[in-house]
Amino acid sequence: MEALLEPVFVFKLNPSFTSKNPYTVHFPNLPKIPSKPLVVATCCAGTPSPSPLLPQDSDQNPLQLSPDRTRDRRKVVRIAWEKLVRWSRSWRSKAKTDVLERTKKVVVLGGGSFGTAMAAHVANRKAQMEVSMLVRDPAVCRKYFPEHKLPENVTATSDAKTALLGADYCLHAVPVQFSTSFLEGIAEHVDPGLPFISLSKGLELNTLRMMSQIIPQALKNPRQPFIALSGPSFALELMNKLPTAMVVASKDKKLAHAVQQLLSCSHLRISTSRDVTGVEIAGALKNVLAIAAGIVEGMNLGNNSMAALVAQGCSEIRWLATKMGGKPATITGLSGTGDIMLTCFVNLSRNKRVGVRLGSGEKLEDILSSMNQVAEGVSTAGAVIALAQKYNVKMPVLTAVARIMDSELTPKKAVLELMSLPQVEEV
Ligand SMILES: NC(=O)c1ccc[n+]([C@@H]2O[C@H](COP(=O)([O-])OP(=O)(O)OC[C@H]3O[C@@H](n4cnc5c(N)ncnc54)[C@H](O)[C@@H]3O)[C@@H](O)[C@H]2O)c1
Ligand SMILES: O=P(O)(O)OC[C@H](O)CO
Repeated sequence: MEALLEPVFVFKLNPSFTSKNPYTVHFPNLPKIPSKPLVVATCCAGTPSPSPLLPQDSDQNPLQLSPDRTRDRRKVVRIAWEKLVRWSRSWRSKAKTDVLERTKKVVVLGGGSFGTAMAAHVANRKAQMEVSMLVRDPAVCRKYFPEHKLPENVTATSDAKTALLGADYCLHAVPVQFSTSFLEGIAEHVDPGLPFISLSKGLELNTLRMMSQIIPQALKNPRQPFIALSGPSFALELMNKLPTAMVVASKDKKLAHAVQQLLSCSHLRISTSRDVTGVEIAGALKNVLAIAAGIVEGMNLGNNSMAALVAQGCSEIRWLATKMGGKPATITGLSGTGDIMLTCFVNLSRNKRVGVRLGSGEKLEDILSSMNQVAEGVSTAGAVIALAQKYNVKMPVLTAVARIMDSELTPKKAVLELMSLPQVEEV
């Protein structure tokens, strides 16, 4: 903690420095030279090495604080930390447990990797809770994490009536493109008051709908309670109980808090939000951006390209989401920037892996036929461009991905076209 607060690069700007002084730094655009040391960066672990820009005698080196100043500085840090701990404890002392106590049964729709991981997660919250997975083949859900034993209170069935009967919450983890037909097939067994927590991230290809539209429409119940759960969360890491943070979004604040209580635990933090559109659009579009990031990696375009691409992608997602009524803060939060960083920079992402293989020259059809898991970005790419046109938003990077998915543009040509776009003011 302390090391994080040590200044690392300290430029001591002194009017008496001349060009003959080996430590002079010349900033022609600086309006006024400050007489005090200017700390320009303060983040690094470990012992800072002396800056080559500074005279090396310790009297002038502001990195070497006197014992008194070191003590004062440490005190400030300790007080700040203690304040945080007190605030956290008082918050925790007020935490409610009634939702978990009340919940007797959770149904999980879809027995893929995330459905299975979330079933295990919720089952671990309370041994007396029944967690019923509705799957096409009850043996299949055990294949995703062969090295993990599922909790005893998880069962799998292909009978919708049995799975849904008496459920207090429903976790929906069927891939977006199959959700409508799947839900229409089970609608008669769904209680109209059953809250649906959607884990699926994507847009329906031909209708451009989000899960918050797909679920009530397929169930023919516009009032079906809906919550979107999103954020950076690889199923495997959740299964391994590694610290994770996600967000639940619902128009119904009470419901969002109930789901927060149901799911959060010592290794899973759950924030709440009312911005369903922002959370859903960010979660869907980050999959398309992850394909682009994979292409950049597969083509060996380097780190500068990767950072520029992801920054541009973040802007494109923000432009569309805000036009649709989402909040910019959502896009910089867990479901936006958080999930974008995870899927664009980590090769566990299936969407990114599709991109890497495309960038290395493989054909999309060969990639998809070799995969046994879903990469939602492939279908969402087509939907998002139609949505961008509807809302009159320019999305060069995501449009390029859609063109590559349609086999109408090669990754190489896409890079050339993107690099030749007008260089405009940042917005
Ligand atoms: N895996 C993750 O780390 C992760 C994390 C967060 C969100 N998600 C989202 O969760 C959703 C599900 O992803 P996943 O990783 O579990 O996928 P997966 O590829 O591991 O499994 C998909 C599941 O859907 C089932 N399925 C396929 N077609 C179906 C149909 N027509 N009807 C019913 N079921 C069908 C498959 O049998 C399989 O059980 C996706 O939208 C994904 O974006 C995944
Ligand atoms: O493997 P991906 O690309 O589907 O990403 C999984 C999750 O959405 C990560 O949060």
